[in-house]
Amino acid sequence: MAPSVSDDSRNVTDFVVKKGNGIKGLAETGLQNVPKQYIQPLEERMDMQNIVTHEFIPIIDMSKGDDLKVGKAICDAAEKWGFFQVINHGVPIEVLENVKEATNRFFGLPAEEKMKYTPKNSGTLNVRYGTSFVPKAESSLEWKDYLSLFYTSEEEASAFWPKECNEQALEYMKASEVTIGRILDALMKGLNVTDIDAKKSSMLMGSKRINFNYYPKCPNPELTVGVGRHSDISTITVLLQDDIGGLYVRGIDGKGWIHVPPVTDSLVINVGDALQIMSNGRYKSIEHRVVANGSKNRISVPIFVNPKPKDMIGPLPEVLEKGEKPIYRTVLYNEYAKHFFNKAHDGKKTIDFALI
Ligand SMILES: O=C(O)CCC(=O)C(=O)O
Ligand SMILES: [Fe+2]
Repeated sequence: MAPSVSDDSRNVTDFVVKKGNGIKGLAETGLQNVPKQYIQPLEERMDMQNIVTHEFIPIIDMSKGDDLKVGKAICDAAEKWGFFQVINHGVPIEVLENVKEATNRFFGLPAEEKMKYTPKNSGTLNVRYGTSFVPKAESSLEWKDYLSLFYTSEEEASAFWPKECNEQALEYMKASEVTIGRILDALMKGLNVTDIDAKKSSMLMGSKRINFNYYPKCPNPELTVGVGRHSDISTITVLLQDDIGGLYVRGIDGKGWIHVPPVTDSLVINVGDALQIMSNGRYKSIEHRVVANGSKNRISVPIFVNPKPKDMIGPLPEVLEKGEKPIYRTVLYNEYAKHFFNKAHDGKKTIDFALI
């Protein structure tokens, strides 16, 4: 029988965060109302009046037309929307299905098993099972559990990543390499960068993190959030979502929110802050959020393609060569990442850290 948890702040935090049951464990107790620490202030709740239904982020068929045509569609989407979906992207559908199955397998484990993957217990900071975003820094929690895996080597992944999902995660990361390379190549060509040398390659895709997100069904979805407003700090993010929906991105000029509808066998691609900085603001790292769902559990699996932690990132020389003024300073990527992970989600504010 599911344990009962009274709506006492300490009890809830203890059960969800400390005992590792996650919000999934809490949702499965059959509670009728979200506990008070999950109630977001009014301004952070999704206002249905604010949803834009006449605009759509582009869907790009990566098999249609030559590289030039696909590349142009990618650059246009990255400039205008910062978000797009790709179909016929080359990642085998079976690999995507396996990752989704592995996600459900991992979150289906008992709390004691999942607890082995908290940073304290896992023996490495590169493996992190957790809930919400940064519970210690948040005044309201997010209705989400996650497993976050920072890739350093196959050996480390085999030794430390949970066996319920390590092979599928590695397979997905490997199978998406060509697609990621094509997208980044196109985006660089759009900035007049034709030679991606070792330094640039490291800045663009020197490290990767894969997250498994689990958003349990929620009794009061309108009061809480799955993920609060934020932009990613990646160069690009490749996101696999299931067929539930709930991801919303900021519309053009910051107006309203546009749904990213699940499209069978697609991947969602978005520009992150690191690429916005390198492109001196040409490619947009757009604010996005996930709503909670009142009737279904949802999963998503983003791969964050990042610079290496020790890379210095700033506007690329090719972007500035015609006299364009840099808007961003050059920052150590690790400092930028620390800044992001030490606070609650706060929309587009993270990038101010790099503003000149
Ligand atoms: O679950 C999603 O659709 C998006 C999750 C997200 O924005 C993130 O993990 O950064
Ligand atoms: Fe995100």
